[in-house]
Amino acid sequence: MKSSAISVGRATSPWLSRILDRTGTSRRSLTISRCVCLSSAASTRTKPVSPASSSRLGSFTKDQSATGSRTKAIEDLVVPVTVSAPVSSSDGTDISVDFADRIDKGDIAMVLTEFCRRPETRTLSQEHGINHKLFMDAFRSFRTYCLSAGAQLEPELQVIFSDMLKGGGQSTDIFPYFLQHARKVFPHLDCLDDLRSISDLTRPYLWYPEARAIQRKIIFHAGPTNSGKTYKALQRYYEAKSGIYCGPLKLLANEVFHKSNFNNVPCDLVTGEERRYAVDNENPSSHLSATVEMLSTSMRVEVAIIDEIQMLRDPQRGHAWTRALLGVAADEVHVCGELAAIPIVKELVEPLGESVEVNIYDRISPLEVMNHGIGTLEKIEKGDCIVCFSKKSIYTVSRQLEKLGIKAAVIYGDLPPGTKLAQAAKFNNPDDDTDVLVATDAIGMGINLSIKRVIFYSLDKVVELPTGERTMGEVPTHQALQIAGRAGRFGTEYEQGRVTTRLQKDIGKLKEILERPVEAIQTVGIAPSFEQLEMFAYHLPNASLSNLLDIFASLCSIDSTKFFMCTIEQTKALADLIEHVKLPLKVRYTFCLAPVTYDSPIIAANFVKFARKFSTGQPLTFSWLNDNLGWPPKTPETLSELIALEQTYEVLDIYLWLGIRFQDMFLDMEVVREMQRELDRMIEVGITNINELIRRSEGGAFVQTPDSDVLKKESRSVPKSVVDDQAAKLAFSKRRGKRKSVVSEAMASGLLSQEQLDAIKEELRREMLADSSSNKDT
Ligand SMILES: Nc1ncnc2c1ncn2[C@@H]1O[C@H](COP(=O)(O)OP(=O)(O)OP(=O)(O)O)[C@@H](O)[C@H]1O
Ligand SMILES: [Mg+2]
Repeated sequence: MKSSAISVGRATSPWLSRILDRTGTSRRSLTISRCVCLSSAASTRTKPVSPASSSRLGSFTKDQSATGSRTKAIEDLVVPVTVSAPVSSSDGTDISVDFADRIDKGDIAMVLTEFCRRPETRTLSQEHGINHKLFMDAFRSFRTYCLSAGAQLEPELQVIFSDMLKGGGQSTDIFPYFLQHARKVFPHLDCLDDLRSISDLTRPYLWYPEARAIQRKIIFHAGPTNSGKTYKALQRYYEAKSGIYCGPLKLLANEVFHKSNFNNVPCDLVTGEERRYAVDNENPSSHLSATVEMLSTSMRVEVAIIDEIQMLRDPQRGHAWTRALLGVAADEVHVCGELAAIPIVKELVEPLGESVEVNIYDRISPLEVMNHGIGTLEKIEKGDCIVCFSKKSIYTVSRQLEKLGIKAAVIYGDLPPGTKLAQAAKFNNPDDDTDVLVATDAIGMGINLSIKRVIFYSLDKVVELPTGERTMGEVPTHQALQIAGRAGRFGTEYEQGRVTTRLQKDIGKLKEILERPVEAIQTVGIAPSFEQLEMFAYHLPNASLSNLLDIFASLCSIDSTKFFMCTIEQTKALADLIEHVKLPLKVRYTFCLAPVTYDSPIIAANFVKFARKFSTGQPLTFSWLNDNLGWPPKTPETLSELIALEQTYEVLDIYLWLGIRFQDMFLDMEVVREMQRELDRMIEVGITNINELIRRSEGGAFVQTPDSDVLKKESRSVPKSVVDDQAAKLAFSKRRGKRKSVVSEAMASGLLSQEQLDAIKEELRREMLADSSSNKDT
């Protein structure tokens, strides 16, 4: 192996030293050979976990405080239930009428004001979990109830009021009735202990009985990108009698599916939207390639691979890797990923009595960080990949290259897989005149690319915080390494990679970022199961799903030395969108887990329509979709039309995703797949002619999109949304605070045209009219 000016991710880098120090592994053992096996049994240093270290989510976990995540206290989350006064019985036998007739409402109000003022009342309330805020809400409700109940007020309470007005009794006599009422207004008061016990996430190991019945062997393949980690794990997968591959992206799951079948190891495929079989569904294969969220922890296999294990740290999707690591029922679990994940993986499996064998790999081919930025696009060479962090930059670069007579392939996260692969194939083909690639960080994982040099167009990107806020920041080191590592991939035309920046002024910063130690992962994601939420809903029947999620996050206890609660922003946003659609909880929750880009008005509007249609009990058919989507589409001639096609593709993805889960309701899966293929072809034509489309759109605003889209489709980490629908508007206005109207933002940025907006308004108006008339009918 040739040496490089600066090695990225080499086993001797300072950040590796820190990790090794943490795991107690000697560096010497690493320099002896490329692949060293370390047993965790002797070397793992784990943090003691005492009961005191389990904390309520109300306080920050380490990772969350770093990213600004907040969790509200339960009293800020619970919504008071309206308790109506009893309706008067009409048979005239009410024995309390006499009392009621004699008590004046003004007198009752006076007694209640005294009750409210007494310090004993507040002390008693505190003792029963009713703090100041809850007390005021409950008291207001109790007062209204007492004053409006009249003759229907409980006779005992009437007697107490009457006695007090005569100078007898004590105001604390009212307390039991107030407490009873407060518990109706705030049902959680009655079951707080139950709720706390349901939301105890401190021992996730216990959730996977199948895995616990096996003494698993964990093998960690660790190293930088392009070091052969996945390759090595796949060798064991092919040899095994049965296996499961869990990957971060559909494209990677597809690649393993094809490779495995190519290697004569029959393998099936399961992703959120697709199931494919080596034979057929009556004859499942013993090997399965899946996206990590689709892992069934009851599936027993000999070998499991959990790829890109460092995704444990992901604020949105991390819980899927945690679940896979703790729950996969395999004799051998091969985890592949960054060295930064070694200590936490050891700590997570240590309580299970499972040890970790660590195999550390070096990059197969060298990667050099250059000393100069390229300065101008005129210095672009064949095999270059310019990495941008926004679609807007992609368009700019693509146009500039065109002016220089350079033909470029284009890849970004919103493109369908067929278009991505077709663009990659053009770029990879030495005989094609497409010499350069312009891409977002969507290329960070999953696509085989023959890149000689990665050029960072800029080093700043929009980072989304778990709170949903967006901020500009430097690309984090681990992401920069992942992107840079795409240059010089083993087995491609260019086995020696180089990495640089567009601007000379950025090169020093790039070196600094790449050399910066990658912090060992401290905490990993965790999330509630549906069963836990269902039990919450049983206790809090009046709470909306979004509210249940908030209360869960507020009450749950986790071991914050190892875990953080994954962000629930996306699920909550979708729950708000469909809050007023009548659906059973399980259906509602499943809908809200769908990968929906809810900041696109078109996509959000279609999502709401899917839910509405579902709630009528009528299946969602091709002809219904056809009416909604205006099928057939036409080849895009402008950027807006291209974007509209990408959005339609995503709407169909949502259909397929839901269709896999509700087979009786989404009847035209195969037709929809064909629709997607058609769209994929048209989008590909659009991308091939992207400069023409940009030229036609010039004068109009470029499209602004979230800048980091490597995992956008799968991650559900996309921000806010709106449709011009009452429920959606309300939900959205709650979430956006002071930001400008999303409709005007979407229109200003070109995501939504006036015609599309008018069409959405009209369609939803018609649907709401139809809904209200059908409600009247029933
Ligand atoms: N021993 C080997 N023999 C042949 N090809 C190999 C070998 N090791 C790796 N490769 C090939 O090199 C390329 C990079 O390997 P692989 O994908 O396993 O790297 P990785 O460390 O998992 O990278 P990443 O972090 O990007 O996932 C792949 O195309 C793989 O097939
Ligand atoms: Mg890999």
